[in-house]
Amino acid sequence: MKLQLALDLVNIPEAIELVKEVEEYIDIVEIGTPIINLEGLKAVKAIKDEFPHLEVLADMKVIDAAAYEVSNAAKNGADLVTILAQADNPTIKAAVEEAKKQGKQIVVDMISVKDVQTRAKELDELGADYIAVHTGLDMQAEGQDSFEDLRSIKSVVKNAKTAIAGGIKLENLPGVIEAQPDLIIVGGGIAGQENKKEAAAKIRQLMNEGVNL
Ligand SMILES: O=C([C@H](O)CO)[C@H](O)[C@H](O)COP(=O)(O)O
Repeated sequence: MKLQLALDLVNIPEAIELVKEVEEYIDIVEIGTPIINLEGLKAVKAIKDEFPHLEVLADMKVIDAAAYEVSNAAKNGADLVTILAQADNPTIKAAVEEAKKQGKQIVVDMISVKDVQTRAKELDELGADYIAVHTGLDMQAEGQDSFEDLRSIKSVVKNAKTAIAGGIKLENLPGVIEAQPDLIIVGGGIAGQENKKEAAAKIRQLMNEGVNL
């Protein structure tokens, strides 16, 4: 089970400082959509240059022109790129093909998908590397989460790895670990904590140990 740190509400220098604090506990650094919108793909490059031993995910949430977008992300050092589950199937296929060509991986983000089981089954057949259930920041504020969705997709996905994002922190981590996703994505649960290193260390420890707190 891998741990991905999602960096959203910071600029490049702040992102580098944050990753330095917690790098020993994480597997993947996500350059979140807000950073990419603010700084561009140079944020992905800056983190990959600084931390070549970590995987870097470009949270581009691609919806069209997938081969071009994935290829640009790869050129800038991304190991993984996100595409939205609502993208048309030819777009998903193009993303998967381009990623394969470049030796990279595609994470399909299920944010806002209503029938997660049906779409997850299709995405699995389309060759997604990861299928990620996700409650975005705005819907978290409405009290939603993706815990049930994770269980739901795990029962139909055969080839892809599964991931979960959205409001995961130490307090709700046991329930997530119990559902056994391949990847746990944590943003505010680390980046928003006063002691980021301690939060990351505790999350990692719990993941390594299993469920019982
Ligand atoms: O993808 C994300 C969101 O849509 C903003 O781009 C976040 O990275 C993801 O939700 C994880 O962050 P937290 O919910 O703060 O853990």
